[in-house]
Amino acid sequence: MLTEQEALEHILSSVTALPSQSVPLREGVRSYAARAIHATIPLPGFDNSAMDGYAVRAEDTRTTEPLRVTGAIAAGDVAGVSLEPHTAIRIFTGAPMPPGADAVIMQEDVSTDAEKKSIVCKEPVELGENVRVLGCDLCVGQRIVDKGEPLNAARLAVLASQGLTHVDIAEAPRIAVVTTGDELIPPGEPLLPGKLYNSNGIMLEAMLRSVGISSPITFHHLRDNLEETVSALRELTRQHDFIILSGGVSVGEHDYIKPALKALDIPAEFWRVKVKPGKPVLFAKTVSSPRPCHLFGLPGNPVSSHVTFHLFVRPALLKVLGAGNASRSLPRVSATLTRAMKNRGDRPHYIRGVHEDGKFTPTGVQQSHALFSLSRANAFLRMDPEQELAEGATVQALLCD
Ligand SMILES: Nc1nc2c(c(=O)[nH]1)N[C@H]1C(S)=C(S)[C@@H](COP(=O)(O)OP(=O)(O)OC[C@H]3O[C@@H](n4cnc5c(N)ncnc54)[C@H](O)[C@@H]3O)O[C@H]1N2
Ligand code: MOO
Repeated sequence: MLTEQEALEHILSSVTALPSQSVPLREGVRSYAARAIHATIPLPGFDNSAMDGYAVRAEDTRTTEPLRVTGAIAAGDVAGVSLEPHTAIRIFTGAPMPPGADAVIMQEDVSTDAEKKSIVCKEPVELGENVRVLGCDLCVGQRIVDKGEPLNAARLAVLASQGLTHVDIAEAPRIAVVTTGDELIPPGEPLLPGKLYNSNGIMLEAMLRSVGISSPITFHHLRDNLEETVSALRELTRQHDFIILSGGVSVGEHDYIKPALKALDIPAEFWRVKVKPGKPVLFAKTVSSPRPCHLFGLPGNPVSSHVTFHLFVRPALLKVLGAGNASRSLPRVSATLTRAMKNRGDRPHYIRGVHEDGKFTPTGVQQSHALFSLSRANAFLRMDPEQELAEGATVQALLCD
């Protein structure tokens, strides 16, 4: 049986970033830059005022001599007139500094005559005070984003500040979510004895969205039937880059994923990983054209599907989406454990819990069917086999959605 690390390395070596495409900036939200982008316009683009006030020479503000106001410059104006010594020019936030001025005094710090034709400075200003200097934030040629960095709101805004309308990101992968099992009923229909509602479908969709998949996802549900499973997978593998299956990967007579893959001559690259929950997780890859299809068989228990998604599917998709290494692991934070814990099993156990105020507290039932307890968690705690942790121990919590 593979370790988690071996399984992840295998998956990551099997997937490659999809080709890049140019998309409008708004479609770049939650994507990753497909190439490094450098500044062509400095920020600020010109020396300008940070305040509504008066452009002055700082040295002229150290006296109480009135300074004659010789003009006004608003944001969007061109600073036509120069500032002469012992004068002031009315200026507004964002307006270009006039030549000759080296500071701005806020209007609250001056008194004016009745006609606002002269000012007297109540407080002196320093050289450069309230002036935003050309290029002090970003210089021409400076890197704005590196290849693989996330395009967050502020980075997209910097791209817009360069006059760009489009950004290069990876093409969207074609993804199918396939749930399996005769016991499952779609929410909205009457619940029958022995049945339960399909909850993994929406959970997988939501996790895909939170990884940054914004393209349409196709959804399918398969009954526990070999022929149906074979024929569905034959079609789906031709049309998708990724198939995320839930259920049917264990050893029971009603678990048809492995037999169906065998019938289709798609070898499982691995089946079973030393991890709890999620042991029967399966990964396979077709050689079908035009692109290979990657199949993740996630164990049907809701927590097993959730944990194996985070451990294996999420990093694979992030690689395909062009995310750099730094963005692929789950964020890690130090926390104090609020109760003693022991992993009595022989597999690393991902405990679900709440990370809050620097503390980690396991949530409720820790079995792989315990969906509600999962829903109260925002983090995992990975415990090695036989590991014991005392109350108050410092642990690393892995933040998950
Ligand atoms: N004899 C053995 N039995 C099992 C083993 C084993 O090693 N030997 N492994 C167990 C482990 S661990 C897991 S995890 C499960 C995984 O089984 P499957 O992937 O085949 O999943 P199913 O049997 O189809 O379902 C398991 C469980 O989850 C519920 N389920 C399935 N799909 C959904 C869904 N879409 N929404 C909500 N709930 C779902 C299903 O009803 C079952 O209760 O196998 C163990 N057995
Ligand atoms: O791997 Mo199973 O998910 O332990 O229940």
